[in-house]
Amino acid sequence: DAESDSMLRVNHYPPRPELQGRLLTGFGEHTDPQVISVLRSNGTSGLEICARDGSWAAVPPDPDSFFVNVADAMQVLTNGRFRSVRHRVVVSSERPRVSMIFFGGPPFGQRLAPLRQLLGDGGRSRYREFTWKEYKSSTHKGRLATDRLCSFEN
Ligand SMILES: O=C(O)CCC(=O)C(=O)O
Ligand SMILES: [Fe+2]
Repeated sequence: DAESDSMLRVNHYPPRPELQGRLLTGFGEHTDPQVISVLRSNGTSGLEICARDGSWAAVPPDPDSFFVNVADAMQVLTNGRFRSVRHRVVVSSERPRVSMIFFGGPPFGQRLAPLRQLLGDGGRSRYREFTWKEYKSSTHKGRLATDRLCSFEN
């Protein structure tokens, strides 16, 4: 759809041999704002996802697979049933990492709210209705790591 705010991003993390086991963040922790992210990378590790207990789990690198990530707007549409995954990238001391991510986003004027079918009987909507434009501008205000969805909760 020509109106959609989807995009493709290519990231390159050159190796840093001087690290010697120290942790260097290449992409700070965040959740992706859009609906869904589809990532493809080379065979270098680095991507980590945050588990419910706050620990970081490495995503095994696999150049033949796509890594599909639930993003913020999907969390809203499913009324929190699918959770937007917090993730980050740490830099390797030995090998370059290259990743390519497609972010599927709605048109700017699109109104977003939990889908009625997913509220269940008498279920309440966790999020108020807002436009994608409104949400996108909130991502430009706070820090990368901010949990932006809380300000859209009912
Ligand atoms: O480079 C990666 O593996 C992930 C980068 C990322 O999370 C992003 O571009 O939103
Ligand atoms: Fe991301």
